[in-house]
Amino acid sequence: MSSTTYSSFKLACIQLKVTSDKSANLINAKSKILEASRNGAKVIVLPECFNSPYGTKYFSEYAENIPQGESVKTLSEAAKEAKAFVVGGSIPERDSSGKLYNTCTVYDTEGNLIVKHRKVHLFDIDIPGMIKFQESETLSPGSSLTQFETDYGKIGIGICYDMRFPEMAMIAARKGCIAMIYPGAFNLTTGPLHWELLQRARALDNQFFVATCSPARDMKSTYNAWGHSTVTDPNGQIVATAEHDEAIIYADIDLEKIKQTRQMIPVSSQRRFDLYPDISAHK
Ligand SMILES: NC(=O)CC(=O)C(=O)O
Repeated sequence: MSSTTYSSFKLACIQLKVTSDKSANLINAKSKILEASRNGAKVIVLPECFNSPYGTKYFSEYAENIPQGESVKTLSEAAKEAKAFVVGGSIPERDSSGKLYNTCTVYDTEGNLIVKHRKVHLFDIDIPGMIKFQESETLSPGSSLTQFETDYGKIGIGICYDMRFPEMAMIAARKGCIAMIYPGAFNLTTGPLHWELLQRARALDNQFFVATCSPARDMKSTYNAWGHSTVTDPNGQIVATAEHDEAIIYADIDLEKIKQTRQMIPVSSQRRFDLYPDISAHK
């Protein structure tokens, strides 16, 4: 970790086109990470389920052991070559007892796997006539919250449905995070309803940056991702966003903006923990 103090850095979200060919997904992910790095990105984010189609019937076939699997190897090489922090979206993970998880792995600039986050809140919803999805049919939930250190500040991780639970972001902010990153794959029902609203809410509530990274939309796949990878600033304003095709979006993460927003509207020092609990004290 560098001892230099930075006032800003460039973050990239890669809205990757995900296919059923795992090797092709890995090659594409690595090539896009290197492209983002050539364009100056220092923290590079991949989407949820970037090495596999998103669906309960695929998770077992595509699952890998972490850190032995080929996805970790590829992302570690990519982070080292790019000299950037890589937030490796997520992959289906199989642990030594055979349980499956939806897991994000994170790498430092030397390619070391520094942390992994297993999706804590599983995506189990049923909107009649629109979408039914039950991750819990095959996946187990993670059991811890995740933050990691970078040269620029601490960053919290959640995966997709985790974004609907404000407590996670609130805890990350109160533990000193400058941003929350959510690899995610909303769909054509919940995407237009909630995707942007949730990330702007998480950013505004906590006066920090929020980045989301979705797979590109593929109307031939069994799950149609919403796309619209987005970066939101501490004022709840969108500073970068994509449509639904494959794309890389870039945002300058200006750390002064966090300080300024919190100075102007100092909600974090105005809380009334005499009236409600401080949930960040919980873990
Ligand atoms: N895919 C998810 O985990 C979440 C999602 O699509 C939603 O909350 O809507």
